[in-house]
Amino acid sequence: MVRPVAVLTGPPGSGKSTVGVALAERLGLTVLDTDALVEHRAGTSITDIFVDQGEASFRALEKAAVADALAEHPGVVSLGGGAVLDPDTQELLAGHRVVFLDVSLRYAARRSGFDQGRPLLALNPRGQWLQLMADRRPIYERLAWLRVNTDEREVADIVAEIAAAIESDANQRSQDG
Ligand SMILES: Nc1ncnc2c1ncn2[C@@H]1O[C@H](COP(=O)(O)OP(=O)(O)O)[C@@H](O)[C@H]1O
Ligand SMILES: O=C(O)C1=C[C@@H](OP(=O)(O)O)[C@@H](O)[C@H](O)C1
Ligand SMILES: [Mg+2]
Repeated sequence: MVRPVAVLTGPPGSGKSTVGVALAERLGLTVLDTDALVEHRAGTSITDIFVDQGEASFRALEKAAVADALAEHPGVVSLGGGAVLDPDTQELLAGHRVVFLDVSLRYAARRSGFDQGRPLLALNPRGQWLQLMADRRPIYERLAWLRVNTDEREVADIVAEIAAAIESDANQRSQDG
């Protein structure tokens, strides 16, 4: 069975898309970002899907993209921040190496692009980010195989921590047979 080597979760601005690319490069694998897959399949941007079809339509497209990525992609998978809200997706994630990229509002807000292209944060980005993080934190924590704090840290440093954890887990699994 094909399985991703790691699945990145966390709120917007935690660095899932960026760390996904760098981690895949480090491991000599490819990355699949489920937001990019949704956009590719819909032939339009996430913002336009939210505006023209509504959030529920986006969530349905996202759910299908995540299920396909988990079933078919052997590299790194980066999720959109809200993908974990779906109960079926939560079940599918069980047993995967789910990495929760944790971040505080201060650092998420600082990162370029925080306010752009994310329709959920279009009005009052900081207030909306705090609310969604409060709602989702228990889910991110429950699903996590590894939690990595990304505040004040370079992408390369975050990638090194995740790669080391994957290597140690893979060694442990091969010893266990
Ligand atoms: N550890 C980091 N330090 C500094 N900037 C970062 C870090 N991680 C991501 N970024 C920047 O923050 C922005 C948002 O990152 P992104 O990967 O799109 O986050 P997500 O996919 O979790 O929403 C990008 O411009 C990215 O370059
Ligand atoms: O948190 C969310 O609900 C969302 C996060 C976005 O992805 P990132 O977390 O990669 O920004 C994107 O999927 C969409 O705008 C909804
Ligand atoms: Mg992203």
